[in-house]
Amino acid sequence: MKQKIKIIVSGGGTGGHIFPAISIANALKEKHNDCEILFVGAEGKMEMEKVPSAGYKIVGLPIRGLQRNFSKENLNFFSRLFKSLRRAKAIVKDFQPDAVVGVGGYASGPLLHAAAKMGIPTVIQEQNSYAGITNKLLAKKAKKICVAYEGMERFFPADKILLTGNPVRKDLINIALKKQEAMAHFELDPEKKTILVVGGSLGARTINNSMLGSLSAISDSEVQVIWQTGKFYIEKVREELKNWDIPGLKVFDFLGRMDLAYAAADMVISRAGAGTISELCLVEKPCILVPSPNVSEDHQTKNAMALVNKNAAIMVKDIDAEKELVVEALKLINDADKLSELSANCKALAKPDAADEIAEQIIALT
Ligand SMILES: CC(=O)N[C@H]1[C@@H](OP(=O)(O)OP(=O)(O)OC[C@H]2O[C@@H](n3ccc(=O)[nH]c3=O)[C@H](O)[C@@H]2O)O[C@H](CO)[C@@H](O)[C@@H]1O
Repeated sequence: MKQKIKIIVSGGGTGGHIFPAISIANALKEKHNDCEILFVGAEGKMEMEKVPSAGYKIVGLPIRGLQRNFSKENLNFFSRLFKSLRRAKAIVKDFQPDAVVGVGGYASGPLLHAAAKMGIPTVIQEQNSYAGITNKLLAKKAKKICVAYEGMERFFPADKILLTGNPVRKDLINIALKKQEAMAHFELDPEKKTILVVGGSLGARTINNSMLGSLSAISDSEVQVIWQTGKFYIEKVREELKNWDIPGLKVFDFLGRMDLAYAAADMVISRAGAGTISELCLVEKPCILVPSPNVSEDHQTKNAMALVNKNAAIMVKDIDAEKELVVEALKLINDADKLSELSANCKALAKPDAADEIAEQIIALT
């Protein structure tokens, strides 16, 4: 192991890629006194704001994804890709990293491709139970592939795979101790039951519509709700709520303190993003998962099924959510036996040391 090491962490696009990346960077810093880290993200994406606020330097590539439907943006896709490949090569040459980590999202592709071509060891962290095409291509040259689900040899060479779990933020450990602080933070009544509703880092239209369609049931119940709408939907939700007076319903576009949101909750309604699922297991919260149908290869259903098959979560399909979601949630929150059964089963799937294990693998390559 060298005395001073330099690592590039690349990827982003959504919280599901950014937060694991930050956890890996924090673990690298903890494990190696003299570790310089540079993030590489996609211009205009969430990482360009979240990474600096976590205290790390980031540079952006002009890369964008291909839109599934015909879109004018697709015309620029290849020119942006070539520019990004050139810039990735220049960044690697300039920074001279000892290893490069890709967490998925647009910037990982060009960066890992450039690094591998220059003989620098690369590591992939795949959060989902179903690998996308970019990671499958990058896997050929990667030294290690850190995964969160069993059975990933369907996508990657078996000898490179390590089942580490997804990196989760350290502040989610021991959240039971934060219950009182959480109730005060969200101005909630500690005597009442609380449901946390999250739609992934960007919010989820179906979950929001299901909530809006069930306001009278929520209002009639004794239940309190912390509801994260996502920034695209917050205005519409606030507008609709003007006609209602539900004091126990707290609405946010984004939750900066997920530790407190989980600590406050007796159960969670959520999309089935891989990072959220790993967190739910760690914080042992019973949940109803509504997988997004708008993601590649329907991977959120596969993420959700990994829990459902172990009786560690309930799933409501996106198409059924407006009719069934809140009904199911209000049933579950009053079923103490089912809540503790789900909680125990998801706890068994938690992998709290993922970030440390991944950091050790990266350091070992330097
Ligand atoms: C629409 C989409 O492409 N979703 C993908 C994206 O999900 P998405 O970005 O929603 O990611 P995840 O569910 O994996 O993680 C969300 C992260 O954001 C945090 N959070 C969320 C809401 C909030 O208000 N505050 C907050 O801090 C959560 O605590 C979690 O750490 O990446 C995941 C991981 O590759 C994939 O499995 C998802 O399919």
